[in-house]
Formats: sequence, C-alpha cells, structure tokens
Amino acid sequence: MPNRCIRPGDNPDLTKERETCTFDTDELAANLYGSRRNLERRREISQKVSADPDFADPIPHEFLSREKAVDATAKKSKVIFQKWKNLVKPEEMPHLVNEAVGIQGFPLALHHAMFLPSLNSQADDDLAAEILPRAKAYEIIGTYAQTEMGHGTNLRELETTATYDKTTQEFVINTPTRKAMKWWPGNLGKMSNYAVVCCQLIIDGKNLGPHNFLVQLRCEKTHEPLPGITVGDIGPKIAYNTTDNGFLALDNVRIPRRQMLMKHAKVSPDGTYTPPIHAKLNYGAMVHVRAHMIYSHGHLLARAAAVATRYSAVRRQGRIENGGPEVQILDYQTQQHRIFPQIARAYAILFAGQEVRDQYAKTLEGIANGQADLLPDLHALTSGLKSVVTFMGGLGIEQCRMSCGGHGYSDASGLPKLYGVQIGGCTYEGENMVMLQQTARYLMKGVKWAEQGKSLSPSIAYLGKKSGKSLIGLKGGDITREHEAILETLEHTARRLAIDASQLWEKRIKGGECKERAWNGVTVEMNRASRVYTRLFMARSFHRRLLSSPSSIRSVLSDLFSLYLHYECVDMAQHLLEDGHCNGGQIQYLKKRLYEDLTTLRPNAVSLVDSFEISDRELNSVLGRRDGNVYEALFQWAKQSELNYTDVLPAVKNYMMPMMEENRSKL
Ligand SMILES: CCCCCCCCCCCCCCC/C=C/C(=O)SCCNC(=O)CCNC(=O)[C@H](O)C(C)(C)COP(=O)(O)OP(=O)(O)OC[C@H]1O[C@@H](n2cnc3c(N)ncnc32)[C@H](O)[C@@H]1OP(=O)(O)O
Ligand SMILES: Cc1cc2nc3c(=O)[nH]c(=O)nc-3n(C[C@H](O)[C@H](O)[C@H](O)COP(=O)(O)OP(=O)(O)OC[C@H]3O[C@@H](n4cnc5c(N)ncnc54)[C@H](O)[C@@H]3O)c2cc1C
Repeated sequence: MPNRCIRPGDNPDLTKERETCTFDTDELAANLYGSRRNLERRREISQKVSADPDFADPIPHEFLSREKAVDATAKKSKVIFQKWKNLVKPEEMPHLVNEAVGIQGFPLALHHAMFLPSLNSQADDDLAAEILPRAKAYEIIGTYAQTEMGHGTNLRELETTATYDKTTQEFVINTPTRKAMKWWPGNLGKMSNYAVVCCQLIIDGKNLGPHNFLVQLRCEKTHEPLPGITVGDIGPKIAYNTTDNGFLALDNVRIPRRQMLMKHAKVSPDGTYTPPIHAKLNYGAMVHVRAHMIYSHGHLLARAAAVATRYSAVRRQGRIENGGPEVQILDYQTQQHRIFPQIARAYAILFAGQEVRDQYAKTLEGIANGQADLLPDLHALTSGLKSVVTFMGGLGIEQCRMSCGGHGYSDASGLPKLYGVQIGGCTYEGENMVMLQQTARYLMKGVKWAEQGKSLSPSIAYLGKKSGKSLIGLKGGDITREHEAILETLEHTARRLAIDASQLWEKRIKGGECKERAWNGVTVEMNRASRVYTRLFMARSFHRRLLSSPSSIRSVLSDLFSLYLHYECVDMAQHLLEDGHCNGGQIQYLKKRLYEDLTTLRPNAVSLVDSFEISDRELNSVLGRRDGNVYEALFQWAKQSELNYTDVLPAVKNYMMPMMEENRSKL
C-alpha cells in the first residue's frame, strides 16, 4: 500500500518503515481533514508559504531575543493579513498561521480567537455595524481583557467596574486596586489598540455582575495609550513568548453607553437593565475558545507524536539480541508503549475536536434564534474536554520528549516549545480543576434527571442506562464486539462514578454540611467522574469516526482504536476494578491486548504520523523531519547558535581567561 511520503535521498530506515505501510496515507489524511480537496489545500498552503520570501527566516526563532522574535512575528503577520488575506478561507487561517508564524502566538491571535467572536456574538446590531467591519479589515486590533492580577477563575469577584452615569449616558470604567489590574490577556501589552474589557456592571449602586465593554486603549494614529490608560507587557513566560500578554489599569475612563456589548443583556439610556435569555451568555467568548482549542491541542500532540515516531525509526541504539545489529529504538516495547498511545490519543482528540466544533456551531444557531437550550450540554462538554485534553496532551508531549533522549531536551527537537505551549491550555480558559467541576455540576443534574426518568441529552444518555456485567475478554475474537464490550464498560464506569460522587455529596449534606461545603469535600471524586465522562465521549467519538470511515482505512483505524481503548482502560484500571465490575483477570486481558496492539501497529507507526500531514516547516523539528536525515541537520542547526558567532566569547575573554590566568600564576 502506498505511503506517499517516500522520496529519493531519505534516510533508508524511514523509507523501509514507509514501505511496510498497509493503508493509503493520503486516504487517512483526507479523512482527518474532511476531504481530498481540504488535504490538497493544506498542501498547497504549506508549499506556498515555504516559497514566499516574505516568510523566510534568516535564522530560526529559537536563536532570537524576545524582542526580535516579536518583530519577526509581527512582520509575517502583516504579510498574512494583507497579502494573503483573500487567498485563504477563514477555516484555513489557523493552518496558514501555524505554517507561516509558528505556535507561540502572533499580534492578531486574540483578535481572532476572542475579540471578533465576542463582538460577533455579544455586540448589538448598532455597535456591530460600526466596529465589526473595521475589526475585520484590521483597521484596529483588539483583545479580550478579563483576567485580573487578583482574580481569574472567580469571575464574580472581578474588581474592574463599569458604573453607569445616566446624566451623560456613559460608563465609567475603573480599576480600583492594584490587584484589579487586568493581567494576562494576550496581545494586550503592545499590539492591541482596543479591547473587550470584562467589568462589574454597576447601575444606581447595584452590582449586576460581569459584563463586557468595548474600550479603546490606544490612539489610532500614534498608538500611544489614551489618557487614563496604563498598559504594558507582563514579561517572559514558559512559552508563548511572541505573544505580548499584558497588564492594563483604567483610571475612570469614560465610554459611551452603546459600547457595552448589548446583544443579550441591555442597559437603556435611563439605566433600566434587561437581563439576557441565559445568564451566562456574557461568557460566550470563553465557550468559543474552549470549543476550538480541543482540535488545536490535538494537533500539538500530533506534532510531538510525529517527531518521536520518526526519530525513533532513524535512531539506532543498543541491541535486542546478542550479536544482532543495533536496533531502531522504535523496536523497544517500552518505546512503543510511550509513543503509540500518543498517536492514538492525538487522533482521538482531533476527532473529538471536530465533533465539538460542530456542536458549537449548532448551539450558536439556536442562540441566534433565541434558544439557549443546547448551551448547558455544550458548556459541560467543552469544560470537560478542555481539561482532559490539555492534561493528556501535556503528559503525551512530555513522554514524546523523553522518548527522544538527550536530543529531545534540545530546542532543535521542537518538543520543549510544544510542551510549553500545550500546558498553557491547562490554565487558560479556566483552570482545569475548576472547569471539571463545571462538568460535574451538569453530571449531578443528569444523575437526578435519570432517577426521575427524564429525557437526557446524547452526551449523558448513558446515565439513564442499566449496567450488565462487563463482557471484556468474554466476547470471543470478534474485534467489533470487543470494542462494544469496552465501550459498555466505560459507560458503566462513567455512570457509577457520577452516581457515587452524587451519593457522597448527598451524604455530607445529610450529615449537616451546607451544599457548597459538602461539594468542596467531594470535588476530587466529582472531577474523577467528569474525566471519565469526557474520556467516554472521546472513545464514542472515535468509534463513530471508525464506523463511518471508508473501507480503505477501516482496518488501520480499527487497530488504532483498539490500542486507544486498551490503553485507556489499563490507565483507568483502578476505576474499572473499584466496584468489582471488572476483575483482575480482565485487566490482565486488556494489558495482553495492549501489548499485542503495539506489535500490530509497529509497521504502520511512521505512516500513521505521516497522515497527520504536517509539513517540515510547520513541525519545526530537526528530529522529526520527513526525510529522517537528522544528524547532519542537528549540526547545521547548532552552528546557528549566537554563541558560535566567534570562537572566543567576550564572557570567556573577560572572566574565565583572567581567572585561569590568575590561578595559573599562583602556582
Ligand atoms: C486566525 C486563527 C483563529 C483561530 C481561532 C481559534 C483559536 C484557538 C486557540 C486559542 C489560542 C490561545 C488563546 C488563549 C487565550 C486565553 C484566554 C483566556 O484565558 S480568557 C479568560 C478565561 N477565563 C476563564 O475561563 C475563567 C474561568 N471561570 C469561569 O468561567 C467562571 O467563573 C465559572 C464558570 C468557573 C463560574 O462562573 P459563575 O458565574 O460563578 O457561575 P457558577 O459556577 O455559579 O454557575 C452558574 C451556572 O452557570 C453555568 N455556566 C457557567 N459558565 C457557563 C458558560 N460559559 N456557559 C454556559 N453556562 C455556564 C453553570 O454550569 C451553572 O449552571 P447551573 O445550571 O446553575 O448548574
Ligand atoms: C498562556 C495564558 C494566556 C492567557 N490569556 C488570557 C487572555 O487572553 N485573556 C484573559 O482574560 N486571561 C488570560 N489568561 C488568564 C487565564 O484565563 C487565567 O490564568 C485562568 O483562568 C486561571 O485563573 P487564575 O490565574 O485566577 O488561577 P487561580 O484561580 O488563582 O488558580 C490557582 C489554583 O487555585 C485553584 N482553584 C481556584 N478556584 C478554585 C475552585 N473554585 N475550586 C477548586 N480549586 C480552585 C486552581 O485549581 C489552581 O490550582 C491567560 C493565561 C495564560 C497562562
């Protein structure tokens, strides 16, 4: 079967891997990206970006100072949003940005991820008509400023105020304390001249909670901060260092009434407040990013898996049999056990990410027609997915990094940067432990609805089912039946954990604790239930994709799905065993199946990561390059280090040489 990545001059070990491929890599890539046409467009964009001299990097970003890297990124962003803007469709933009600029952020990241979505979904028609065309034409750059130095998670306690002044029909935006300064918003520090700012809405002394307001921060001509505005960059971070995450203080800055985002909640000129149809529609920009970040985080893990798999195919170290040749490290079972589950999880996350994006689009449609009934389900699902996927991705990338040995620690591998970017997602858009509790709240309601025989939405329909005994290992050799047996066991476990957590909570309440304190006493169990609910959704989503896949890739996807299920179950063995639903023998069976899966997938491992269709430029990894010629490339990469510009560094001349000289003269 053809792996279409083979080229003359490639590392022979990698070519051999590609020759053992049992499926059509283009078929799988087309399935992953939605169609042949999408795949071709993806390639076209990659090729055109590589050929465009405006995107050329004289030296890799890794060797640039932060300021120079920000500069290079801004320069390329201008090219994207002027020269390229009309050459790509909106849905192709993330790929173009990844190819051209990389993953550490760019001046318009928050403009796209949150500023435009907030305005689109929350500004009323008048404000939208005025500001959206300007924002879409990049006449202005905006961001989303919500988090403060003192509060990020607990939005109800944000301190920035927007006090309505009826006499002038203006809001007065104010930062009352040091810790009320906005802190963290991406592109706030230096790039944006506007922001959607989240403030407590105060009318006649009454606090009506967090609402969003459009605030101009900088002069459109000079880009200097406007009077009353203190704004700047918060400094270097683990990653995202080409993003100017910023601080902002507002000193009684006045804005017209109509700059409140009033599509849902409204304030009339006389100060009458009309609440939205759903209390949390103001939080819409966060739901937007949570719904989209699942897919982009799947891609980060896919990159790490691609680097680790390809490198492990070209790296030879040690022998499995005495007297045999040095083996490809990919032949070690431990290496396969480290890397193959990351390939499977990356596919699983990408599939789930695509489903949740569709669900988000349907929910938005409903809201546009005045119906927010799909929102609670979406909020629970995106909160759970966001938490599980970012944590899984971080662990996975770190496994991939370690699996590359010493070279994985070098920036040349691209893996440290991937890890830094990925783990940001555990924190932004709601800290993971907090968001899992949002999911748990929904599950607790679901448990009650199921007890009352009420109808349940598809994502929690399992709460209303009855458990049979686990058929894992008992259904014979049919792989389809085995998949179903495992999915049923996962359903049982997710249901059991939710019911157990609900009972623990109730017990504490009956014991005299108030609901909230009782909740805090069971949150570890609540979050467990949320994670398994989410992992069940991911498994179901992968299964749906397998069942709808064309026959040409069904077999390899089925192998991958088997590995995914067996790995997840072994990873969650404690939960499967805890209530006796599964026994020790069944866990042993799952482990045996997992080890078999590693062997089954081995000949297709490189081809499975080739189907992620990540160009060398986008991958930005010396170890993961498609041709596998890593050793020469490593040397060429290191030569670019600024420490190598001279043979004798000033640091050596000024300090080390005199020290050695002094010590020698003492002898
Ligand atoms: C060109 C390229 C374009 C690409 C676009 C895609 C980009 C993707 C990549 C992105 C790049 C990276 C960008 C990173 C940017 C990062 C930005 C940020 O981090 S912005 C700040 C994010 N901050 C947070 O997420 C704060 C977390 N906290 C909260 O969300 C809330 O405080 C809370 C939900 C934890 C609690 O809120 P609270 O008001 O106190 O509510 P309750 O807990 O009491 O809940 C009451 C009720 O409401 C429901 N609820 C809560 N939130 C929502 C919601 N968002 N939607 C629907 N429903 C919600 C909750 O479930 C309760 O329901 P109930 O029925 O009563 O149980
Ligand atoms: C890379 C990056 C980009 C960001 N971009 C933006 C942006 O563009 N715009 C913006 O507004 N913000 C942004 N943020 C801020 C981000 O949204 C917040 O940092 C995040 O929501 C977490 O809030 P926090 O910092 O207040 O954490 P805290 O809430 O202080 O968390 C600290 C600890 O307390 C725990 N904790 C807090 N509350 C609870 C609870 N109720 N139950 C149990 N445990 C709890 C948490 O689990 C965590 O362990 C960004 C942050 C990062 C890292």
